[in-house]
Amino acid sequence: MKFKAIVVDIDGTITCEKRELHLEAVKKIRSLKVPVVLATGNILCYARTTSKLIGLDGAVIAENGGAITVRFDLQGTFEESLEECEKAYSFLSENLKLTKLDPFYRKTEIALRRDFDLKKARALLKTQNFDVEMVDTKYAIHIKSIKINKGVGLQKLASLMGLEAEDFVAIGDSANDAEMFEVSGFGIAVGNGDEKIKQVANYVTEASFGDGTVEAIEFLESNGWI
Ligand SMILES: O=C(O)COP(=O)(O)O
Ligand SMILES: [Mg+2]
Repeated sequence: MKFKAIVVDIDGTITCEKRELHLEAVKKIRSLKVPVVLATGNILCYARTTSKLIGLDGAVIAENGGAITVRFDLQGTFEESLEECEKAYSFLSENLKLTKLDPFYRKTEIALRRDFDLKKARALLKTQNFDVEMVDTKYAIHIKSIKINKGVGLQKLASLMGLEAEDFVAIGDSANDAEMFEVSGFGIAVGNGDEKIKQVANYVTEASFGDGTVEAIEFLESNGWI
């Protein structure tokens, strides 16, 4: 097997337990010859800044696939999906106290503080016909279109880069990385990953957080896969 690029999640994957950037993981990523794409549930400017500070070229998937850019000097593209998320949010807010995260910057989905009953929210959503779902990343709970995810984002971005999604190895830690694992050529979950991502992973590292990403890249290198 030989892969042409890597797509890596940010929170829980290239961070430490308290969410600071994991410097050894950054060093490892910086040493790679293949292109590295960052994929996050977070907002576009956060993803682009992280890419810049790591020393990458700005190819990012943000808002769980709702926003992508291929290079720093090119405009981002945004999906038209916020309206349906807002309708679902208003409906849920009748019964639950919800707090939005970064609403000013978030263009395609809604992220919420993880301080409400997700089971209840999902049960309430089921009674309606909104085209949305809720995903828990362990950092936030997102209300997002069922048509958008990091996997769809990767397919779009890969084609802008002249690649296929299968050319990528994906590294991640939680449920919002699952579709990206499914469309990529090989998925690696870091040790702190949740049940869902470990289930769909081809390989799970022993180490957690950024140390897990260093281990993942060393595993790929030792096999000659990148
Ligand atoms: O924004 C979140 O909820 C988590 O972000 P991540 O996809 O980088 O882990
Ligand atoms: Mg994550």
